[in-house]
Amino acid sequence: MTTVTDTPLLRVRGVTKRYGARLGCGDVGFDLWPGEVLGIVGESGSGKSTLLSCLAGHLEPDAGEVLFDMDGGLCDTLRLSEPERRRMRRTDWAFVHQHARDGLRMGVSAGGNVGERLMAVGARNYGDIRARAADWLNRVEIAAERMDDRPTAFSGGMQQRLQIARNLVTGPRLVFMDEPTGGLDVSVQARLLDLLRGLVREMGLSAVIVTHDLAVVRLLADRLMVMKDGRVVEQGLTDQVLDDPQHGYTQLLVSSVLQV
Ligand SMILES: Nc1ncnc2c1ncn2[C@@H]1O[C@H](COP(=O)(O)OP(=O)(O)OP(=O)(O)O)[C@@H](O)[C@H]1O
Repeated sequence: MTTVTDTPLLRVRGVTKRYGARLGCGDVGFDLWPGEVLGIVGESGSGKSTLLSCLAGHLEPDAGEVLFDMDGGLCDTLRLSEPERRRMRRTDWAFVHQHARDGLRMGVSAGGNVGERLMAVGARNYGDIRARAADWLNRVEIAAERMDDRPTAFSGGMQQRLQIARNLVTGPRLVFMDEPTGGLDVSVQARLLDLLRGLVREMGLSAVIVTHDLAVVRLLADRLMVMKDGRVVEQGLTDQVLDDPQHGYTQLLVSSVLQV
């Protein structure tokens, strides 16, 4: 069954953040539709992380709106109270950090890292929580017998997969990802990307993914936004932008990748 909706999940308008005289990101706007993955690409310093932080409520923009579809209406997330924002981060939103240790509790077992998110949304039955945690570890290719190990005993790739399980176990409506495959070996990146692609398709995830790696957006993103010096220089369907880039900067970005 296809659900037709005329309300975007996320509507962003005029988001601007300055650091003193330096522009972090300027006048960024887009709509994200349910089940859609938006990739944000650009070289280092182009404003990707600043924008993602503004969208996810980690950083307060100087101007603009970040509206999220709640109970059928668009709600200005920048005006939420702190408890409302915390609740949203536990339920509707998820954030996958580039460094798994920023998104995991390193002193808590792998099963606990996943299970505590279920408890945060009201799960109480221990056996059920453990079973669902084991299922999610399995889905991210971590053997169930590692359930009681702490993330410190895991490789970088395993830690990242655990962070993904911790974030997705509660079925968030929107997932923010900051360079989810960054800082990992190339072969580990490929496996993680494959896994992410499977999960995105299977769960119909809505996501905003920041990356400097065009291979990541090629595989995961339906739509692409290209940033330079804090501004969006081009946006459109991923294949269209990558195969027929219109802006000179995007052409450079694409051709420099092709030369690798
Ligand atoms: N805390 C900060 N204080 C001052 N300037 C900052 C700060 N954070 C970012 N900037 C500046 O804002 C601009 C955008 O940086 P941002 O980190 O958002 O880019 P990015 O595309 O995410 O880069 P990277 O891929 O290297 O993380 C840059 O000019 C950067 O120097």
